[in-house]
Amino acid sequence: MNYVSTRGKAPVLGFEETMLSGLARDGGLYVPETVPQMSAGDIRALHGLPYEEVAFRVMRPFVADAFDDDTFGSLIENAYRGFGHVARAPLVQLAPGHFLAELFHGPTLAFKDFAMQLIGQMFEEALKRRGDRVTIVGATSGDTGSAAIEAFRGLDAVDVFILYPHGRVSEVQRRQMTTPVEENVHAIALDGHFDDCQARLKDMFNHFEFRDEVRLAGVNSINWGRVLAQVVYYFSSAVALGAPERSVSFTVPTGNFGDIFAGYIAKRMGLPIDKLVVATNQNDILDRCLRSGAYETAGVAPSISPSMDIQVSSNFERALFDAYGRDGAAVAQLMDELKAGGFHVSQGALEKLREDFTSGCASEEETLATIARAHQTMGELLCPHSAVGVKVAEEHLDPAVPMVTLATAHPAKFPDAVERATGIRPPLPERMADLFERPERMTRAENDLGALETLIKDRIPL
Ligand SMILES: Cc1ncc(COP(=O)(O)O)c(C=O)c1O
Ligand SMILES: N[C@@H](CCOP(=O)(O)O)C(=O)O
Repeated sequence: MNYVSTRGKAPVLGFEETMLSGLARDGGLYVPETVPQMSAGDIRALHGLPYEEVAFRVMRPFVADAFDDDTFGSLIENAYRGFGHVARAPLVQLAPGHFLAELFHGPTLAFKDFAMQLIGQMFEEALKRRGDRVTIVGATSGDTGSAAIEAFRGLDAVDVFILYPHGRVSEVQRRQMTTPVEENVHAIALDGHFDDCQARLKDMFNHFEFRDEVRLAGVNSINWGRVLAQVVYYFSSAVALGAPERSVSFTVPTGNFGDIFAGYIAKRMGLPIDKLVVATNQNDILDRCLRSGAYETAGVAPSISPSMDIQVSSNFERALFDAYGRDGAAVAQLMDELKAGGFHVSQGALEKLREDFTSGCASEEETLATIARAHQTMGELLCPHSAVGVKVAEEHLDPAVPMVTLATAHPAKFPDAVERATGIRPPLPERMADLFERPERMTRAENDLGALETLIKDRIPL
């Protein structure tokens, strides 16, 4: 399968190169040239299969040029072995017609593990085959970083540097990043917010001399492999609720637009998805854009759902690429305008976006009230991100179509907000019960590209 850049000027690549190279060399994001189709029969045949088998069937066409079937099957088995629930992404019912997909049973308690555990396996296999090593740099608002560190810690062929916004992640998230003892793990506390971390990461990719010297690789949802692995739980959830005979809607707590874009890909592959609802917190740029067409950055306001405190939503570029009829030059123009503060989506492109996406947002008060109500009336302890999703989903329920809200993190990752709403401080699972006793190790850094590049070069074998 070939992958093309959303800005139309980078080389067309196969899966392995796309995965290992991260950002396209024209600054764009890779997407598949064509989206493989699953027929109603293919989807029906997923009924009752283990998650790993569903994952194999859904992802295989995207990766077939990189991994043979036996290898890919074992990478998937290894990836999900450490999950704490046999169903991997279990569904629980919240109310008639409203379900929660619990995506937090992986090793770092957030949905990121679904993709990161698999990417870790795929990187290791590809690098072993090539006799190569890479420097992974990731930007995180809290969950991608911990998931990446967990997936790559201790690997010989990889150094992993994670830029997180100093003081803007939960204590559990921070400790998950700063307590691993492996020498190849480097947690960097940046003076700034997540958008700064992501901007410096993209700057590094666009600085070719540095990029090539350190063999830079990315594991944010910049990386197509991340989005791909997240497509699978849309299939497993929808099939469990009656697809392909029945359509299903999804509400997705959204920040960088990677998770909901995976739902869009599932729909393009043939999964009968009715609505894809973008749920934002008070940093509601995506909700405002889908309503008005204006994508205008305002300052990031720290919230109780910090992983979604994002204004420059990386994967929205992938949705715009399709909405603009795959016109890379038009996307490049919008991204230039974004650097100056924002852009307006054309009427035609906005209508295209609205064919697939709708949206809503939740204030801080509404998020807390939803956590409290879900606990009292539904018996479910929600993390604040999932609560944003549930609140917005409730505004989009349709008696004829089941709604699945993605529960993207475990409540124990955000104990302060959960305790504020319910009086209950959710405990960490046994295997990480000593997280608060482990010594921390991190480097403070200024929001400065040159300084960050020097720091990275000083720490890796060149
Ligand atoms: C817990 C949690 N929920 C939701 C999101 C938003 O997901 P996305 O960035 O893919 O839109 C994130 C961050 O990515 C997250 O960490
Ligand atoms: N919320 C994310 C932000 C980065 O998103 P990604 O999906 O592009 O890696 C986080 O937890 O870091």
